[in-house]
Amino acid sequence: MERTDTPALLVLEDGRFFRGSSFGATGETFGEAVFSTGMTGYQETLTDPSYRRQIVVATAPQIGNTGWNDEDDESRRIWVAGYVVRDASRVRSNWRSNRSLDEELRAQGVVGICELDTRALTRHLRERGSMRAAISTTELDPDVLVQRVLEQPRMSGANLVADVTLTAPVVIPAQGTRTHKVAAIDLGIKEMTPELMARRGIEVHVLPATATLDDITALGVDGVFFSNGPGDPGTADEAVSLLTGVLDAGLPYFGICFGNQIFGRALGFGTYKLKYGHRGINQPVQDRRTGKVEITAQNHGFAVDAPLEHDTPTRWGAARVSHVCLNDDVVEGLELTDADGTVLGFSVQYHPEAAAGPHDSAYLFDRFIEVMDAHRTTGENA
Ligand SMILES: NC(=O)CC[C@H](N)C(=O)O
Repeated sequence: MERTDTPALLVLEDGRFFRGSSFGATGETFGEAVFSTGMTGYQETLTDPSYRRQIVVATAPQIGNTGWNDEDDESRRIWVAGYVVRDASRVRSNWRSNRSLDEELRAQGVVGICELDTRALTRHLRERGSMRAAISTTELDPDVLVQRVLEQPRMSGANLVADVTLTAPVVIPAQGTRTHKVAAIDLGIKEMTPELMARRGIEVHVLPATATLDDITALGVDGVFFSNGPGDPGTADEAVSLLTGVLDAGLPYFGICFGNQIFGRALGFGTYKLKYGHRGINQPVQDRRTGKVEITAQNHGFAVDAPLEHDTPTRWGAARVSHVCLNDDVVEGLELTDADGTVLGFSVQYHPEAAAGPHDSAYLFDRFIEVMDAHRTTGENA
């Protein structure tokens, strides 16, 4: 990998700044500075649409070792607003690597910075919270750049779904015999999610966020899925009302991350912004039904505000917190059951599709199938 000697500057909205070297594209970029603790999986991280308008700081000290390949993208492009690494690996070494990370960042116009103290930067964000930031190779005066940062919109109040969602439906065929059909609402979906459903015999109809309840019911689906996605869940009113209609229609529901926050809102809970969020691939989560702990991949800056102590009545049945993060008791999953205890819908704040990340939570895709099957049986008996 060629490293330029072009200087670059990173400035945070509170005035703290770091000087380093240009990495990837040159230019100037703005976003919310957040840190991710994943030691692997930078290609999946950079192509995760949930990172729209965020400048991601890698806490792993060296990034780029495995280059960039043509298989691991989680969507059609890189979405991060900027990338911050301590040491950009000079060498790429992997049998699947097609080009270097630096080349890919430049080809996609993504501005980065390296050769700065990412440990100090991460500690600052951990103590003060995620905040607006800029990286520039053209404006190297921190006082000037911080003024531009202060003019940028905050992540709180940001509605970014329209930036990332598909414009037309896409069908992912079931692998092997088709056993189920699901509508997956694309709020910023990662490709591994429909892939893991398809492997289990589900035909997945990925629909734009503008899809209506009629679009969904016309497909004759067995269940509905809402994906991960960028921005503040407090702004996702359209998705909340669509999901309310889905639950009214009695369709089984499964949601991931943004899909958990939207489920929470449809159930009547609020959402709030975490100080610095959960981003990484080794976050411990407890399934409260079984007591089992999963090591999970996570990427969220907001969370659902729901009581851990008791169930909450809703018009469909009882809602409860099914999973919690063992680091800080943040809500990591929700479940809705009817009077007979049948699951009507469930969701998790973390990433069972695990791209990148551990595979502990893949069982949740099987649970979705069980919930759809139970619903079919009930439907037949009714
Ligand atoms: N990965 C996601 O779906 C993130 C959801 C939401 N944008 C958050 O930051 O919490």
